[in-house]
Amino acid sequence: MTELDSLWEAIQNSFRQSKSQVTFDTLIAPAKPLSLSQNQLEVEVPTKVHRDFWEKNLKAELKQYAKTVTNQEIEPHFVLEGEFDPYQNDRPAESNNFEMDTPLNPHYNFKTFVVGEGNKMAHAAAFAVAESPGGLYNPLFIYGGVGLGKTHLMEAIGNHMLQLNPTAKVKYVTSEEFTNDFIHSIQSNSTEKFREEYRNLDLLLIDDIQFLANKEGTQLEFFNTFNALHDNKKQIVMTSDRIPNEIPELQDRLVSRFRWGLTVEITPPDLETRIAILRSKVEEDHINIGNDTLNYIAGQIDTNIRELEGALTKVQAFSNLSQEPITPHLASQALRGLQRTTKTTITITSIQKNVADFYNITQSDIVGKKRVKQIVVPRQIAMYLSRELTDYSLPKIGKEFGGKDHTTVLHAIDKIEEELQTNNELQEQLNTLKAKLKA
Ligand SMILES: Nc1ncnc2c1ncn2[C@@H]1O[C@H](COP(=O)(O)OP(=O)(O)OP(=O)(O)O)[C@@H](O)[C@H]1O
Repeated sequence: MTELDSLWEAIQNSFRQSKSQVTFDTLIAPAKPLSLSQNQLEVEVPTKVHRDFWEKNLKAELKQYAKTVTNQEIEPHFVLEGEFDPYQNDRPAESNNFEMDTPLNPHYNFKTFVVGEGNKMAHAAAFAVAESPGGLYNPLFIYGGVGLGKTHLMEAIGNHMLQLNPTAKVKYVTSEEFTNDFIHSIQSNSTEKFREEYRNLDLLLIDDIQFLANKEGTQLEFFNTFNALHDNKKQIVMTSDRIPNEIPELQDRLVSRFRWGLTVEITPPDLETRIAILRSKVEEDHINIGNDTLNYIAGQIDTNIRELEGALTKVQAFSNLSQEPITPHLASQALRGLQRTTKTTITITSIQKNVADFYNITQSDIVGKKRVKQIVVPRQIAMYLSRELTDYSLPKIGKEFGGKDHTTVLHAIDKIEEELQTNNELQEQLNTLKAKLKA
């Protein structure tokens, strides 16, 4: 659930309690939240009647509820269905929109980043880069699953560098923004300006680089930007949800350049780290929540820190609205319906055992080196399932399969994916195996 969704759910719950059922069903429920940006909340309503009613009768209450949940003054705007322009706030005053930098989020700094087993290497590398940009690791490539703190660490580098040197030229963009800037510069005949802007930076932070996949022209431009910065010993930091050579359609020359520096992975946090993250958040926000409740929340969400934070917000909102103190029981009510993810309960060992049993071979065959087909195929299947059903990285999976290289794992995954396109029998076998593993 996004921040917007959980905020809206909390607002609706309050209205549900303060208004009659008919008012709620007719005038409140049909309104849909569209966006929340810089404390501006866009809400879509189906008719003018709804809009007038919200403006006159519900707006003040809405603001009050939103403040209870977020602790901020939120300003709502009501728009009629179909009239919403998602770019109205982003539109630059003049045409060269690549000058409009996305500002760094000041909260994303090293102080607010909780270090645990899964991110300590990435944290150390990021800190080293922030202290000595362009020197040690260039580029720094941070990869890992959704919501695990890649952007946080990346922006922390930028914030730290600006603290040390306030005149440093730091730019943070997502790879999509880079692409848009580039396309825009072509359209407006200002590629020179674009290049000057990007190639004279001290630090370039590019988030979610995997979205450069399939964009040939942008990749070439990025390649040249990269070289210009690197040649001048300017720091480049990138994030992605996977390692460079797993990004489809990424040109080899980029892949090889990304490997020049250091590639570090962030893996999902263990329970202790999740509790520590929640604790630091409640301390920062001065919220009174006992350890038992934090333990409960941390036990419910194990793969995504953004969701973990969302769960905390949900519990707070629930307590505010119900006027009850926060306890594990209240938390369990607030988080009812939240599906515990099965990802981390499936281990590589359990996959190896199940696959071995299924194909009548032994687990040592699976992790061994025999090259006969009856063993090679189940081994590849086990690697494929390990990638799909767990959060382990390719190198870690390789290690669990008798110390194989991550390229062997990658090859196995490719092989099985290719085979699955035409082989229905294999598809069924995998479905059976997955059902067994998730049971
Ligand atoms: N170690 C940590 N300590 C404190 N907060 C963290 C930590 N890791 C992540 N967070 C918080 O979790 C949220 C999600 O983090 P972030 O946006 O950096 O993830 P991401 O890996 O970039 O996700 P995505 O793949 O969706 O881009 C942020 O609010 C961030 O501050």
